[in-house]
Amino acid sequence: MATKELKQLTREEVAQHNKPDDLWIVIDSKVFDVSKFINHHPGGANVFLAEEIPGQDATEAFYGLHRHEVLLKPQYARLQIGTITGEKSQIVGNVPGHLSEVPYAEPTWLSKGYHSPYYNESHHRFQKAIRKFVDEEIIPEALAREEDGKRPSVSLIKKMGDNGLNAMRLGSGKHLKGLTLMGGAVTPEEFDYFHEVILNQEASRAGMRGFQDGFNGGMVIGLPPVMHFARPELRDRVMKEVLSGEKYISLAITEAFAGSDVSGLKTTARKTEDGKFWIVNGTKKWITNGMFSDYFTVGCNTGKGLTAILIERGDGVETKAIKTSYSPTAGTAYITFDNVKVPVENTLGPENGGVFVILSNFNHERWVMVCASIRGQRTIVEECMKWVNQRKAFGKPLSSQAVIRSKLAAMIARVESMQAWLENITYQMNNMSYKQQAALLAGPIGLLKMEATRTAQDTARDAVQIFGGRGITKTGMGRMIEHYHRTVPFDALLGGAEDVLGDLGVRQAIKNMPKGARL
Ligand code: HEM
Repeated sequence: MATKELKQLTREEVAQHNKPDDLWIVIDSKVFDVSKFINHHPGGANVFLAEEIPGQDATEAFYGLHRHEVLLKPQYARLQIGTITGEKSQIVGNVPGHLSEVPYAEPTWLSKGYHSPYYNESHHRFQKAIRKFVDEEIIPEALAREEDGKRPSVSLIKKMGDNGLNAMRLGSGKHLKGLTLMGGAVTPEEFDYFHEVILNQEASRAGMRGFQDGFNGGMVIGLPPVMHFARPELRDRVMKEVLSGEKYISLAITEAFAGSDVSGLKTTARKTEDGKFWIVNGTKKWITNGMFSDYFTVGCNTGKGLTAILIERGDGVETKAIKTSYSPTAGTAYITFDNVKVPVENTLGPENGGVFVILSNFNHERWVMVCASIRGQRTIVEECMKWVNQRKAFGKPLSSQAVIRSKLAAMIARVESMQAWLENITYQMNNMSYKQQAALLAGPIGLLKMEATRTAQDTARDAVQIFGGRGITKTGMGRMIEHYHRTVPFDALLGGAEDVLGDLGVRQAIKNMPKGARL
């Protein structure tokens, strides 16, 4: 279809079209003919007939009530018939790949004029490439899937596989060798934990929490035990299938019987008489991606302890959807294992030594969640900064109210302190062996996650107060705030509940108290 030619019009010309059946308005120097639209307008026809609207500039009225994205939708964009001669649009939406200029909408290292000791050229290169990919490929899909609840498209996961993105989500290491990462934006040798911070934070910018878990969240936690503990033949096959996007995996530990207490699991695995197979019986609950996973990394009670076993979907494995407060796109499942026969070669790590296999990945998993959670807070800060700037109340922008500014001050202080702590811990990870990380960082990461998710909830509450009724409305102006407020508790539960993690941090600190320490 040919693009419609836009007319050059003067404000005087627009003013002539001020009748219900011939009604033009100006929004940000663009002229819209809404004569036929007013009877279909979701906000009603009569708002267009108020004295100050027909034939006049409705920019302020429009942005007080709508998100900019409304005008980008094809069904509304086609209402534009022209532009005002000699004027330029002032309002810019998000340009794919670009940084936001709203203060505090980006971490300091990406803000104009600021510096950081942690990020080098390769981080900047990588960030640019990944932001473009996220804006163009991930965000449109995230919005659609969060809404329709379907699983993330296989084509997106494969595209991620082609760019090495699935592999990079497991961190640096041998699994990156030989891959071209984001078209060469970073080499496998350069890739470090700060690249991973970037990946995790950029990928969560869509702010769609169900989708965020849906698009291979299960892999991030379910594949590392296979990568580190499976026999080489099994490891190589499963890694190849999952990283390419051909197959899906999830981590199945939690049960209705036991959550943070992994030693209380009731799913059993018993060996057949010939010792060649495990027979697995039991249930698992809240398993992310479980609905569409081909593989499950399962924590089983094997009599003398816990054993991690890789189970393939097949006879005796059934998955049922659990309705949670976010979208079914996450594939959250209740799983039953009914006399499932699994070759003993699928054992991950030592028999009865599964606690170590499972715990060994917890630090990384929690740190990944912290990266995303902090970025989620930042998106909310940006939403609030824009809203208080464009919304007028009592004849003045909301930002002129001291009580609103005080909420923003708290929000900004929270997100900036969380990002600074995250970067400090990431720097430690970059300079520690895996063993040192396990010994020195489990406590600090637990405390960081506790605080990140606690501050996230404070920010969600403040944002709802700033947005008012819109903060509890699923569509329109406050859609991001409503979604955030509804889904923010996920971060505070998955990967270890807030209080359990805080306690872990303190217990580790107490354990390390010098014997002679006294007041
Ligand atoms: C080309 C111009 C316009 C388009 C395409 C448009 C479109 C929409 C849409 C899609 C909604 C549903 C809510 C949302 O998705 O944000 C909406 C709601 C609304 N619109 Fe418009 N609109 C336009 C102009 C205006 C103007 C000029 C006014 C006021 C003078 C107005 C007043 C409202 C009101 C009061 C609502 C309900 C808001 C709410 O429920 O919070 N609209 N409009």
